Amino acid sequence: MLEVQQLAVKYQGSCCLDSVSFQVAPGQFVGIMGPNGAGKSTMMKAMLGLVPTVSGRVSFCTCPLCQQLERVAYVPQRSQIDWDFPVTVGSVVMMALTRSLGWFRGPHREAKQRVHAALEQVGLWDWRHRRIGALSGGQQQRVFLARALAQNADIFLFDEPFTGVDQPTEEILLEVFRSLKQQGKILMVSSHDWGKSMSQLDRLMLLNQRLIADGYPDQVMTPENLQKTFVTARGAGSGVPRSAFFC
Ligand SMILES: Nc1ncnc2c1ncn2[C@@H]1O[C@H](COP(=O)(O)OP(=O)(O)OP(=O)(O)O)[C@@H](O)[C@H]1O
Repeated sequence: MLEVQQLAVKYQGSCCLDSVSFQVAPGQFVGIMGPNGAGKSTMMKAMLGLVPTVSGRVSFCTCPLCQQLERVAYVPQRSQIDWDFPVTVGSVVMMALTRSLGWFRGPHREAKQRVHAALEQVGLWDWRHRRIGALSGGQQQRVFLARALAQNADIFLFDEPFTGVDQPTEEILLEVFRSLKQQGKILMVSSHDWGKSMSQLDRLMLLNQRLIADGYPDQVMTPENLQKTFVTARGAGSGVPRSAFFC
């Protein structure tokens, strides 16, 4: 079980995440939805200790998550990745395994097999020698999906993976998410709008600084909750998402 208790973050004294608490069981596919600036990325980063927190405890199987980060595969937003870095598709995926391999040993056979399987799963094995900067946005997203798969983690955190990807890539992503769920992995995926993919979710969290609602998507997507999430006093990200029409 993944447990988050009273997680809070402030940036330069102003509240970004306000006492967020939840639990996620193995095999759950959880969607996180909220407008731009709602704190979705910050919540993921805070869970991993990548940003300072004001308060909060994050544990997995009763131990602090920050002490077992090798059990987490985190794919940040595309905008946070340096696509000009001169590295190949295969190396990006292999690098996910350096924690278990160590920096100075060459990749062993099992690692190579995991990289191969992950790249095959996302349809990019034939692209393994390409530089990541030479790929389309959807292909780049699939590289990082493969990297997460190769890690063989227990918890998968994807930040806005559907942004800027075409329909076939969206389907590959959803197919992989279904497979991870079937393997009993914990899967948390953020999106400012789930559209019709919302039907795939076991659970939906509506976030805007605080956790506004958390439960089955059709129970959470009420006009009142959407109003609280997407139409705020500070005007951040106003506008109800397309997902509202698929529930
Ligand atoms: N390092 C930082 N320093 C200061 N403020 C920050 C920092 N990172 C994020 N913020 C602010 O915190 C708020 C939440 O940002 P965050 O990126 O977590 O939101 P988000 O829901 O992921 O948004 P988006 O959908 O646009 O990616 C925003 O107002 C943002 O400007």
